[in-house]
Amino acid sequence: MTLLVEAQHICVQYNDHTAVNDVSLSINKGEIVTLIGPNGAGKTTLVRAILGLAPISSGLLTKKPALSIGYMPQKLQIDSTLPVTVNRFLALASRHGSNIEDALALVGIAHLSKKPIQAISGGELQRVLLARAILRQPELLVLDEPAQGVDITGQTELYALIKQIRDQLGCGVLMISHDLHLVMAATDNVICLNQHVCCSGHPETVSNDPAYQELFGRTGAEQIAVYHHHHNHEHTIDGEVVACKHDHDIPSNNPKESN
Ligand SMILES: Nc1ncnc2c1ncn2[C@@H]1O[C@H](COP(=O)(O)OP(=O)(O)OP(=O)(O)O)[C@@H](O)[C@H]1O
Repeated sequence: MTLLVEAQHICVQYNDHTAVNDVSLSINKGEIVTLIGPNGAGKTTLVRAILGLAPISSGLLTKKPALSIGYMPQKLQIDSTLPVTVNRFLALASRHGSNIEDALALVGIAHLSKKPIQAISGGELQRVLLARAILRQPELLVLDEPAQGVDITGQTELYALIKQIRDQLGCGVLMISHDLHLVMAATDNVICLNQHVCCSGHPETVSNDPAYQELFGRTGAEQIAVYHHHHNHEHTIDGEVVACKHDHDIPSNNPKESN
């Protein structure tokens, strides 16, 4: 097991506000670690501290020497007046030798390479940003709410894709999500954060933890209970319905859905 990142009792202080309080975690090669927590819980701050972008006021952060990191930020402003294709957008972030075509194929949008970036959907943009984060084949992939602005079906597919990327690249993944019930099939370890670590562990364990239920209510846990259901069709990333090649379970957050 290769340790990529280890945080020991780290704190981040903004003036008189403690955004991250005494947090310890580790991320190993090939492991997906998900941070969940309410708005303002310090998730982005913790990720930024791990990336070296937010000041650590106390505690110890250790990283594997020369660790390569691919980062997908929460927000990215793209100038709507600047005509740039998906390919060109990725070329701006690419180093000599990185293969844009491979990255686009891996995230399932090879067909969009010549499309203007302003003309793609929200779900497609998230995949472009994911392609950008994996261009340099990082050892650690850091994703800040990768599924934001994507509908429920698209989110499920995106999390499955992240798992597939982990398998293919063998990288570690640290990601932020608001939806444990959607992300739980695609994560090894969940850390429930509210400035400090409220609870952590395997997703099923966290969903039953009183600290998690206090933060998110029982609804989340009840939705997890109906996480597996029969679904007789799939969707493309454009939302189009296609028949399943093989019947299988697709997660849903709608307890009433039964098809
Ligand atoms: N640069 C900064 N300067 C001062 N305070 C900050 C700064 N960045 C974040 N904060 C504060 O730290 C707290 C944690 O913010 P953070 O963005 O880490 O939370 P979050 O869990 O990622 O929230 P969300 O789910 O809304 O994205 C908030 O109260 C925020 O206002």
